[in-house]
Amino acid sequence: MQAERILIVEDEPVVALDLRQTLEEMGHQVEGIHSSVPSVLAAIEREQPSMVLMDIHLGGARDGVDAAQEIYQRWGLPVIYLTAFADDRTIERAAATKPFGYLLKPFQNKELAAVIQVAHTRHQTECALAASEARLAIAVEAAELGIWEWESQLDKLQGDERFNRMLGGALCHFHTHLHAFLARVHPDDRATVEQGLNQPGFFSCAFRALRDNGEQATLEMHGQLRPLPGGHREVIGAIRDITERVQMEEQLRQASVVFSTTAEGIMILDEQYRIRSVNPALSRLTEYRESELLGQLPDSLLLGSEARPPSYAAIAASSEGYWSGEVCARRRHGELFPSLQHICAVRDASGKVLQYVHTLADISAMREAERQLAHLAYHDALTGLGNRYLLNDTLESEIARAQRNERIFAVIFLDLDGFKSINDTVGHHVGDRVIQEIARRLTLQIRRQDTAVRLGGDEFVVVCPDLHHAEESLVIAQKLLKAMDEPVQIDTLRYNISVSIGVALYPEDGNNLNALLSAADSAMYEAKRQGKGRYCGYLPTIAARIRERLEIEQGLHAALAENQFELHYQPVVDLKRRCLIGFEALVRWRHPERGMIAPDQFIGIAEESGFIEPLGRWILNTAIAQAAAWQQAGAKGLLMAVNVSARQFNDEQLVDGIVTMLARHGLAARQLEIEVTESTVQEFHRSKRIVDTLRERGIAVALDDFGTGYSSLSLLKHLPINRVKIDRSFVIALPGTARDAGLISAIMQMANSLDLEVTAEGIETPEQAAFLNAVGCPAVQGYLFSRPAPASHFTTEWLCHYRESDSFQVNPAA
Ligand SMILES: Nc1nc2c(ncn2[C@@H]2O[C@@H]3COP(=O)(O)O[C@H]4[C@@H](O)[C@H](n5cnc6c(=O)[nH]c(N)nc65)O[C@@H]4COP(=O)(O)O[C@H]3[C@H]2O)c(=O)[nH]1
Repeated sequence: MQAERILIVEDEPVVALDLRQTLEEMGHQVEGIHSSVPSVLAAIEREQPSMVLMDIHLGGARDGVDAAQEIYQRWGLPVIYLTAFADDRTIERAAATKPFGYLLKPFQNKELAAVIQVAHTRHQTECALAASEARLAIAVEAAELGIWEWESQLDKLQGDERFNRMLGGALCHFHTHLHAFLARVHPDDRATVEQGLNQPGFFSCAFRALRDNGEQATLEMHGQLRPLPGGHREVIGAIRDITERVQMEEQLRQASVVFSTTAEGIMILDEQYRIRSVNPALSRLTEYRESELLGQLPDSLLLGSEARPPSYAAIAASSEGYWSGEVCARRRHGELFPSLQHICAVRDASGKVLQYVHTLADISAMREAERQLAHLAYHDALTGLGNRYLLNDTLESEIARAQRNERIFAVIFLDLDGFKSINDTVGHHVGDRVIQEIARRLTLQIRRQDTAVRLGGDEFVVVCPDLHHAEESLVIAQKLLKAMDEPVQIDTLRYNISVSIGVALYPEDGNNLNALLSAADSAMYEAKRQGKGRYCGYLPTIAARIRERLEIEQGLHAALAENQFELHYQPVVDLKRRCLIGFEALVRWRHPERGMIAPDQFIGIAEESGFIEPLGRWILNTAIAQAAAWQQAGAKGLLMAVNVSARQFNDEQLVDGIVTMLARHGLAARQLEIEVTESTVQEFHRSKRIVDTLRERGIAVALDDFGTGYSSLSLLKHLPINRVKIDRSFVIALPGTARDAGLISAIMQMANSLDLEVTAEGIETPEQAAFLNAVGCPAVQGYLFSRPAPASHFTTEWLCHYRESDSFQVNPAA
């Protein structure tokens, strides 16, 4: 028998002591004897007995039943009544306190021992049950389970509060009949639920049910059927609301389908920016296998060197936490492609970045489609040339560019002659092929920077930017005309096609789009009017100028071969001594039809076309030969100044060529002076090397047109030249204002201090000569003394006279 620690509540001391003795003899321990309710309650708190033996009749306001009630409620201790009362009222009150025993006095010790034994066992059972219930309650609570039971005999379905809540009811226990409950179950799931409720043993199923508010819930039901006597059944079970879980599972399933089937590449990166997961599309797009991507940094593998997204860290630190934009991506073998990328930082509840989701869509097809659309919008479908829109855009941008760079450009309008008759006689399909062939020929003729468009029908326009001079436009027009000479072969037939071409120039013929087009159009009509198959410029004067230039360029070779060039010589005079000191050689072209052509009209063209090289050699040779002839005729020591242009000057052969000529004709190097202009010697280092070589060979170098350029002074600093020739524009004004005079004086002073020779050009009046003499200018040339004239003009007598005389005052050629 288990020894109890017992508290005795008895107001009869003798009875109490007797009881104590009995209990102790039974082996129990008596913790105390109390005779009032407050005293026993205090003792329980203090002594913590395992059992109380309670008399009902106690002194005081409250009796033993009251005390037992409180003891059971507060501590759950087993209370055994020992009483002499057995009336119904007392027993009823005592029973309400769920006593562990009720012994009527007087009782046998054996009865007492049995009651104590039973009370002990019951108390143990109750304690174990309470603990088990507590554990179950915690499990039910943690699993958020609702509890329900159904009993078949009464058809009573009953659930707890949570069960009720799952179906959307108020906070009360759920009582209903099975059919009412099943009515809420989704028809498709009803059979499953019914089968569970009827099958013996444990069952579990999920089903959809309607809540009170009309929403659909998904519930998971577990239960166990217990057979009851009489063929009845009872099912007890638990139920859980899995609506959210099912929805999340559904979302996850969807996300997983999206992840694995979307065309967009997706990679998940860890916080160290290493790839942790990729979808099949990413492998497809980048041509990397999944295994090659996992663990890598996307930067090095998947991105081009340009147009990169911000760093992952920067995106995570940004207020949005994500970034999207167009980025150049790279495939496995290095191919770059445009991609739309989206990068998003994924954070935990505390805001810490856990992962990055980086998506990548290949938009090359889209860009290609855009490009094709743009091409279609700006190109002619039949020929592949540009269309009117492209022409407008091109003209607008070329006008802006030409304005900025002060350049000229041409708009060339072409219209096929008699095309309509081809269309009418052999049909449009042939016409179309003719147009295509014309377009092909156009494309072959134009330069890379030119734009050819078809305006529609048989009209074409070519825009030629960056022309150096207007003449180039006619060269192009002529080329285009020539390209159409060859008949167009379509199947077995050949068609002779000619075009009429109109040329307009920016800015001369128009400074806006419409003006230029209409000028080119008018010029084309003029070409038609003049007989078709030809080109016309818009402004007759410009056209004439252009044509003249072309004629000059084309006539230069014949001119040299046919001895049409000649040199004229202008005397250079010592102003103080009034005697001849030399000549400047000036070239002329005696044209068989146009008469005498001044050098200004052909030297520039010869320079641009490269013809200056043979012409320049001829000039140098002729001038040196002439100087040598005069020397031999008796006019000793005359200086021969010869102009040399830029291309000539930069020719590596120049110096050696001159030296050879001097030797051939027997002229001393000191008698030759090479005249260069500022523009000729722009490349300081190269020019200095050439000037140095000339000087080493004893040949003098003069800087012509001094003072007209921007860098005259810096040229003097860098180049070891001998002489400056003051430009005519300074002399014209003399003696003029104090400012004009001051300028010449300053040049003289500067020349003196740099030990430079000076020649002033273009002296036409005695006043100019007097002024220059007064400021100490040593040498002059100009109409006052002599116009340039052929060598024959300067006879031996003339030379000898003026070489020595001090009377060079008249203008012999005037
Ligand atoms: N109004 C006026 N003009 C005067 C007077 N005195 C001389 N002139 C003109 O001024 C020009 C002087 O030549 P430049 O400054 O070297 O300027 C030359 C030179 O730059 C170039 N040039 C002439 N001959 C040659 C040549 O053989 N080779 C090269 N490369 N250029 C040449 O052509 C330019 C023009 O030559 P030209 O027409 O011969 O014109 C010559 C000459 O006829 C005057 O008192 N009044």
